[in-house]
Amino acid sequence: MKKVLSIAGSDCSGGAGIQADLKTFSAHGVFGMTVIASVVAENTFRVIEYQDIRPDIIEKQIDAVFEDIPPDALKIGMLSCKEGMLAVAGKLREWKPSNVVIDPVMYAKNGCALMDPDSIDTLIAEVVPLADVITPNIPEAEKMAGIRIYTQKDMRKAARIIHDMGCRAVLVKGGHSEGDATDILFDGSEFYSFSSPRIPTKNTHGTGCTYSSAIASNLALELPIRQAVARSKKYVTTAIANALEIGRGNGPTHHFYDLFQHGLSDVKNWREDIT
Ligand SMILES: Nc1ncnc2c1ncn2[C@@H]1O[C@H](COP(=O)(O)OP(=O)(O)O)[C@@H](O)[C@H]1O
Ligand SMILES: Cc1ncc(COP(=O)(O)O)c(N)n1
Repeated sequence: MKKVLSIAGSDCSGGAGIQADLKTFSAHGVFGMTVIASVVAENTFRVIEYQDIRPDIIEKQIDAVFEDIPPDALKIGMLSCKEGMLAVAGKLREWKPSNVVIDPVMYAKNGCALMDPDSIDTLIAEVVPLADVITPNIPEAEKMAGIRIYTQKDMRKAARIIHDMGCRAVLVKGGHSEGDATDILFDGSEFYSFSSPRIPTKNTHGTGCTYSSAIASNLALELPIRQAVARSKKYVTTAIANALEIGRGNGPTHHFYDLFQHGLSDVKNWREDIT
């Protein structure tokens, strides 16, 4: 069985963070592991407070996983502060994992901050270069690239700027735009776009976590980046289309344990569909 690690924050309300990641891993039939970097007291409509885990405990969790069960892919989510970023970056340089997906989480869906704005330079210098794929949403891509994004042309421009920071590929997600939900992937030479009709729902808590975990799962399942993103886009769209009316705010995505019903069962076909 393929093994996938999430290094991220814990969402006690179960819709985002580590909890969404584990549900996504299970749905993809991979073995999920977690390094908790922060404990967030949050729900579907607010973030009350969070406590970051001590950097040396983050490092020891990473050692515990890697010395025993080296993952086939890993996903990094919420890292709220410089110290946590430096701990993770240092350990990844030491363990040299492959298939690293980074979701540079800055805000929760309700607008509450989950990253100290002063740590963006550390994110760019230390964390971004470790990514095989980095998956900023539009506000995150704007902050990282230092430009405003209004159009798909702007998304491509931001992807280029972020790619120059040293990662292998950039996926700028279009969830925060209008019209179709179109994401742009840039691998350093080509742009690819992944689109679905916008689903009229407020229940989008955990979409970014779900998407990046699906991409990590599909990379672990040996899909090339483009196919991994295509299959993950289908998964996240289905998860949003069936999102749950749970809680008072933005309800969570729904995870699918019967991928066959959603045309995702045969990973081999996706692997061979390299056009
Ligand atoms: N209402 C929606 N309908 C369909 N797809 C959506 C919708 N909202 C977000 N998405 C998709 O969900 C994925 C996560 O994107 P986004 O919401 O931008 O990320 P984040 O959770 O990091 O803010 C992307 O593929 C995006 O296009
Ligand atoms: C612990 C944690 N991590 C990440 C997010 C963002 O979630 P998303 O952007 O997927 O809605 C969150 N709300 N909580």
